[in-house]
Amino acid sequence: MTPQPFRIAAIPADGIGQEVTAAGQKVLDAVAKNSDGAFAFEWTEFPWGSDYYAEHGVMMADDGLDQLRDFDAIYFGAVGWPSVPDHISLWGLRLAICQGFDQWANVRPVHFLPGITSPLRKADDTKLEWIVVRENSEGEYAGLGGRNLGARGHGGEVAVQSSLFTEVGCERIIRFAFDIARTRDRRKLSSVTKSNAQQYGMVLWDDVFKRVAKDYPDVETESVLVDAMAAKFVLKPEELSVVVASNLNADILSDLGSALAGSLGLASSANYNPERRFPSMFEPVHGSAPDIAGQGISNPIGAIASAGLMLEHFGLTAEAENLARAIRATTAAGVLPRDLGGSATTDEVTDAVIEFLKIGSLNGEQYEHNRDLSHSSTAG
Ligand SMILES: NC(=O)C1=CN([C@@H]2O[C@H](COP(=O)(O)OP(=O)(O)OC[C@H]3O[C@@H](n4cnc5c(N)ncnc54)[C@H](O)[C@@H]3O)[C@@H](O)[C@H]2O)C=CC1
Ligand SMILES: CC(=O)C(=O)O
Ligand SMILES: [K+]
Ligand SMILES: [Mn+2]
Repeated sequence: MTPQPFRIAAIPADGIGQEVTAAGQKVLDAVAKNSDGAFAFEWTEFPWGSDYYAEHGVMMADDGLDQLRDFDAIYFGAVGWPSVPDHISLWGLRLAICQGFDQWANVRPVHFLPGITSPLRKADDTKLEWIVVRENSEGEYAGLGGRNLGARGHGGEVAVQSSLFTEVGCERIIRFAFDIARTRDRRKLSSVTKSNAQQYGMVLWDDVFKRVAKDYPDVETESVLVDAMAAKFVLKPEELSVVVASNLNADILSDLGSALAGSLGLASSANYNPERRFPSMFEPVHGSAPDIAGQGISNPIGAIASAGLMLEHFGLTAEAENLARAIRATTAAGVLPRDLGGSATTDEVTDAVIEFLKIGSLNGEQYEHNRDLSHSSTAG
């Protein structure tokens, strides 16, 4: 008897979101095919996004959350197009889902892949790998504030954009990050704030961090201000393991991290509702990239790696590891899209990952060996 398929809601949305989610779906379908019927994925695509807005005046159906509620996961592309103000599109879709489903933990790994030139010289010979954990439900993206549009006459307008920090919100994300730090070779958690300048919410965060740290004596800790952390990402990345930060700070740091790994197109992410009361959502870190959309050249690796995080979420750990190896093998073999200095199309990168999946039955050591061979034959 075939087991129940994993039911996935796909929301490609805008720009390259369409291209990279198509790539990720194709890869996951190949993963399922390789399982010889052990598991399957059932996809339901939702047409929401900026085109939908042009037609319906809303980014997603009014009962959109109800339509998504019973899926096992959501696979998201990117939202935003020049035809719709960015704050309307983001709040109407991504933030509506993240906040509506209390996906309060956004996990964004930074991996340095073989065969890719990082802007960091160190990346070639140092083991650099860390995880940015982003508070995803409040902070600077709480959506609190207002504008007194026109109230003061021409040129006198004011706007207030408030951040919201709650003890519960800080504590849950900090504990979540400590729990991840505990599973890693390097048991270290770096907390990031700007509590010298932002003396209320960020000081609350720092206080909670100090209190919670007492429950994790086996994890090394540090508190770093965000400006200094930006410098540390570049100068001392080898000192990082897990980095936990508020919504805005982690948003910025995770783009910096993926750029350091070589491109925004590489970075994966998972928006978790850790209690599993609602579906979690998997999406590349990048946006809809209107500058390259529709040309078939976008880098699908971030989206494919996000599909890998979804496999892990489904408990398909061996398959997730195999996919991670196939991605490494692809970049090591020099199949690189334009943003990484290569000339491979979105489809070519995707097909290479699928090819490398097939040899996933090789054990890890053989695989790394083959990878190194292909690396040395294409390097230089
Ligand atoms: N989670 C989401 O859905 C996000 C949506 N956005 C939205 O995306 C739109 C564009 O935003 P931007 O600030 O330009 O950020 P972006 O991430 O879309 O693009 C920044 C730069 O990186 C490049 N890039 C990004 N992903 C790439 C990929 N996979 N392959 C090759 N190159 C890639 C783009 O071509 C562009 O030059 C806006 O409407 C913004 O609101 C931005 C970030 C996240
Ligand atoms: C909106 C955005 O930039 C992000 O979620 O990363
Ligand atoms: K995205
Ligand atoms: Mn971002």
